[in-house]
Order: sequence, then C-alpha cells, then structure tokens
Amino acid sequence: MQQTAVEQRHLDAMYARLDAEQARLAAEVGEVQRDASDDLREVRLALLNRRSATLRAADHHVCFGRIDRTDGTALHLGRVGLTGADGEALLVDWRADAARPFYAATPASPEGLRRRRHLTSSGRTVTGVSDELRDGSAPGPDDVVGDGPLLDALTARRTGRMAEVVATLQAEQDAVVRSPHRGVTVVEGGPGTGKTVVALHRAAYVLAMFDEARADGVLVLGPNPRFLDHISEVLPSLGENDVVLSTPTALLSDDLAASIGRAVPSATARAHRRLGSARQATLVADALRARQAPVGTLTVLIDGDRITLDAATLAEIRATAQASELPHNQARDLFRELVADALADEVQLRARVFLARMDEDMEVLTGGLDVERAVASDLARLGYAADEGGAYGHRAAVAELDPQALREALVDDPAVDAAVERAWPRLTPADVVADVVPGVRRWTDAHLPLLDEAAHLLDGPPERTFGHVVVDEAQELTPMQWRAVLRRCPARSMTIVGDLAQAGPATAATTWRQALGDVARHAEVRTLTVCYRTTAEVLAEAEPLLASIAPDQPRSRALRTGPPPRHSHAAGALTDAVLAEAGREATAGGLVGVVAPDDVADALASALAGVDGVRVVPVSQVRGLEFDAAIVVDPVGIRAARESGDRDLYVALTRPTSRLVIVEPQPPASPA
Ligand SMILES: Nc1ncnc2c1ncn2[C@@H]1O[C@H](COP(=O)(O)OP(=O)(O)OP(=O)(O)O)[C@@H](O)[C@H]1O
Repeated sequence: MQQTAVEQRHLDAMYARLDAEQARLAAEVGEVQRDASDDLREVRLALLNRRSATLRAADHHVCFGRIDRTDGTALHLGRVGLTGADGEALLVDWRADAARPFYAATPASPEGLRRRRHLTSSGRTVTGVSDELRDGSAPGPDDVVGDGPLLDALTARRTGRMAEVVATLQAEQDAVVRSPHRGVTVVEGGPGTGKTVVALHRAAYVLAMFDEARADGVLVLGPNPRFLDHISEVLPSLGENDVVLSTPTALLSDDLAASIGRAVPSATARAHRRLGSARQATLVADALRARQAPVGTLTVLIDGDRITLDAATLAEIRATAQASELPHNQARDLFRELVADALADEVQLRARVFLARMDEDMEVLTGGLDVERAVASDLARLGYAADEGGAYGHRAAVAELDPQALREALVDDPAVDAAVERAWPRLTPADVVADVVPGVRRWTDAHLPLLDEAAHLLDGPPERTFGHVVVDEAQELTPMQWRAVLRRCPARSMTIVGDLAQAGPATAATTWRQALGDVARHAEVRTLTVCYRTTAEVLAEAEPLLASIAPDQPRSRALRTGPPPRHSHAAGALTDAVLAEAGREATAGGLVGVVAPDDVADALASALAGVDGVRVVPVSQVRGLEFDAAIVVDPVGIRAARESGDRDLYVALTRPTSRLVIVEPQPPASPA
C-alpha cells in the first residue's frame, strides 16, 4: 500500500479523536457554566478552555513524524498527545520522553530506531512522507527515502515571522531543548545556529514538563518589539499561549509605572552602558544607606513633654533596623517600633524619677508620716482593698503606665511617625536614584534598572516573578538589567541564548562570566555549531569581520551553499542605488530586508514604501531578524556610526537565508 495512504489512515484516526475530544470539552464547558454552585467554576473553565486552545493550535499539521523501532513497534509524534478510545497512544506529544529518539537517534547511535519518518500535510490530508533509516539497513518497499525535510524548511521563503520547527529540530538543538537541567543554561553559537529556535522550543518544553514553570509562568525576553513580533507566532503554534513576551525595558517599565510613570526612550547607548554597569548597584545601595545615616537626636512631644532619644540610642536603633535586612520601607516599621520602645522606656524613666522626687518632697512635707499607711487605712475604711504588694498610692501610678499600652499608643502616635519620617523616611525608588544621578530631569529607559534596584531595596522582591525565564539576544543585557531579570526568576531556572560577537554598544562584557556574574558559575553552557540560516558564501563574506571581533570563537558550519554576495557601488544618490537593488531583489522573490545605518533608515523607508516584499530595518534593530535577501547599505557608515559598529555590520551581513547585496555609497569627489 502507498505509504501516504497508510499515513492518511492514521491521520484520519487522530483527527477523529481530536474532534471527539473538542466536542467532549465543549460539553463539559457547558456543564460547568450551568453549575452555579461550583466554587471552582472559574478555575475549571480556565483549564478546559486552555486544553481546547491547545488542541485548536495543534489542529494544523497535528502529526509531523513517526518512529519505527527495530522491535517492530511504532509511534506517531505531534504537537499534542492523543489517546485512542481503548487507551492506546494515537499520538505522542513531541516533548514526551518516548519522542526523544526521533530527534536524538543517528546512524552512529540509533537508539533502537529503524526508521525516522517525516510527514507533511495540508489541512487534514497527508501530502508527503520522507524517511531516514537509522539502523544502517537497506531501504525496503515501505521506506520513502528522499530529500531531507530540514532542507525544505531552510530553503522555504521567509514571511517575516519565525515558524516553529518541531518536526526538524536537530539533535544538538534537541539536547538543549529537553535538558533536565533546571538551573541556568547558556546557549551560545554564531548567527543562524538556531539559538532562538532552541530558546522558544525550550520554553514550550519546560512549560509542559516543569511544574514550577507551569505554575509561575514563563517569560521570554527579546531585544526590541520588532524582534518580539518576529518570534510571536512560534509558541502559540506549539499550543503555548500563556507566555509573557517582553523586552527588558518594557518589563521594568511596566513594573515601575505606578511609581515613576513612563520612562522616555531617549537614552543614548553610552548612557545605557554607564548606567548599566554593576557599579551602579553599589551606588544605589550606598545612596540608600546615606538616607539611613544617623542625624543626631530624635525629639517627640508627648503629652506636652519633650522626650528626646539621644544620638547613641538612635544609632543603636538604626543599626538594629539595618541588621534586620528587611527592605527599607518595611524596616521602617521595625524602626518605628524600636523608637516607640525607647520612648516608652524614657517616659517610664521620667515618671519614676518624678515619683521618686515626689516621695522625697512628701517626706519633707509630712515630716516622716507614713503616707501610704495613712492612705491605706482611709481607703480600707472606704471599702477598697490593697493590691498584692499592699500598695494603693502613687507607686501604683507608675504601674498604671502599662508599658505595653504605652508602647502601642506611641507606635500609633502621629507625632512619633513624623519624627521617624525625619530619621528613617518612607522612600520611593525615584528618591534614592535621584541621589545617584543628581540633576536628572526625566527618567529614561537607561535609569530603569537603577530604579528597579532601588525598588528592590525599598520594598522587596518584585510582585511579578516567573518559574522560567528565557533571554534571547542575551548579549544585549547590561549587568544592571541582568540583576533586574534575576530578581524575577527566584528559582534561577533560565535559558539564556546569545552571541557575544553580535553585542550592541551597551555591552562591555566579552565573556558570559562577565555578563552574568555569579549566575554563570552554576550555568550549563552549550555551543551550537551548525548555521541553519545562511549559506557558506555569506559566512565567508562575514569571516574577516568575525576574525577581528572574536578571533577565538569557534566557527559555525553552514549547511547550504548559494550565490556569492554582490557588491554594488552607487553611481549617484545612495537612495537611488538602494531602490534599484531592492527592486531587483524583490523581483527575484522572497522577503527582502534593507539594513541601513540608523540615520538614513527613515528616508530609505519612505523611498521604498511602494516596493512590495521589502522591509527597511535600522541596523540597531536587526539583531535576531532574517530575510531571504539582505541588502546592507553603506557598510562603512554602519561601522563608523557607533562603538559597536563592527559588530553591527557583522550582524547585518549574516541576516540573509540566501542572497546578500552590499551597497556602497559613491565616494566623495576627491579635491581637484
Ligand atoms: N532545526 C531547524 N529546522 C528548521 N529550521 C531551523 C532549524 N534550526 C534553525 N532553523 C532556522 O534557521 C534560522 C536561524 O535560526 P535562529 O534565528 O534561531 O538562529 P539564531 O542562532 O538565533 O540567530 P541569530 O544569532 O542571528 O539571532 C531560522 O529561520 C530558523 O527557523
């Protein structure tokens, strides 16, 4: 029987099951909605709707592969798991352990597999079958050995949005995706080695397999909104919709909005680098300490009396509050309680001194008459009993100053609070950071990590934290941003992917150890070595730059070859030359990216607005993106524009999947 027909039968069974499961879920949703007595109605509905959304996402190309083991058993793999009516596995979720050999088995290490099969489909119809034999056996009549599906995926036209690659994930990528390591994993590799692919599939994997990630959510950070748009479809198409996609700046901006409003995005790269250095954390901490420094004595008016705590007492209280290591604004409560205690002691001391003086005065006045006994006999005559100590008189008045009640009254006393406010004020992040960057008029995005640092010292950990955090283009983060990100991942379960050779101007680090600080010490570092995006010719064009940027970096191996890069020299205006090249590449087909120095990108975008299939991207925003053809405009200008110019150009040159055009402006006329 034709293998497509065999697979169609399996596929029909899967879709029948998928439809039945959706119908069952719909019925259950209806029942839960009708049951008003169910306290957990909302939770149940959320779970049912989530499962239903996952199945809906999997409806497209539900099954993409199959493995046949040497023992004659077989499994189909897909984006979700499905069980038949009799409990048999119709489809295994790609993340399940049983699916691992599909990705990991090689002819050298077949892992019990005879054959790996890729299935392609359109709608609910099988359109192609492609087999790879894993055990060295010769193809039989049921094996369909042809071109690899990987090559099809790599040569497919780009749409501007990355697609999931669950069917063609390669062994070295899969090893990272399904790593059981729950700590920090750093994945490095040259441009196009699939770091983003790995990061996103890893997010889907941990969501399914790690309870804490499911419970507390997954955060995916990328460098800018353009990049987030580029990757936005991958996780939903893997059935994962509960992932927060953000940039480090947007994340902090959202979390700090209530305290500082919106930061303006006007910071320069130099400001980012300066304010992003780890030293700023010390400066913020020092600024806060300075606000807590002793300011002499503390005086409160209590019942008309001025009660003063001396400098030594106040310093001791401050030291105790600091030693508590509570966030400043919480430690303020402790500070106020300690002040109230000290004031209460002072009040009682004064009362005792006052009474002792009164005793002495009475002694003088009464000439030695035992006042207490006299008063006691008077009271006894009036029907009052003496207390246990036999006292009725003014000594009882001291006892009446119930220390606990007095203390409580002082803790709540607005006068005490006002005095505390002078010694240990309630502070906002802006109060503290204003001391670090005096004279600042507006908060920019470069200040956000400092404000976040201050918020942490003032009020404790952020409210929003995640079970797992994925950081893409991780080389872009400054040490201060890393600190902010780490605060949001208390479990330290992270996947960090990047390439230091592609670092932008805010990055000063040349090793992950420098970039990540202590976190790197326990990290598992993996290196991806195969370039899936671009051709050997394009990598060769970028090689001299890489040699000067990172001479020791292991070189990636391109899987494909293609046309040699073209150099085009503008004979007149640069815009005209770019327009001509863009028109030509657009005609050749696919998505064309024009990567230009930031200062000419807007003008080029207007000039090219009418050309279909062409996007103009300022070079500072091109990290992580890709095009079928890349037109890199004015490489000398890109290199000269900012400190990271060489690395910017390296990023620009490595964006195409096949065609690279470099447009040089006309050289300035030489003086006659
Ligand atoms: N296993 C795979 N199957 C199909 N396509 C793949 C695979 N791995 C990577 N690709 C494709 O290769 C291209 C480059 O991948 P990706 O963007 O993840 O690389 P990267 O290492 O993050 O690159 P950069 O450093 O430039 O950001 C993408 O189009 C991606 O879909």
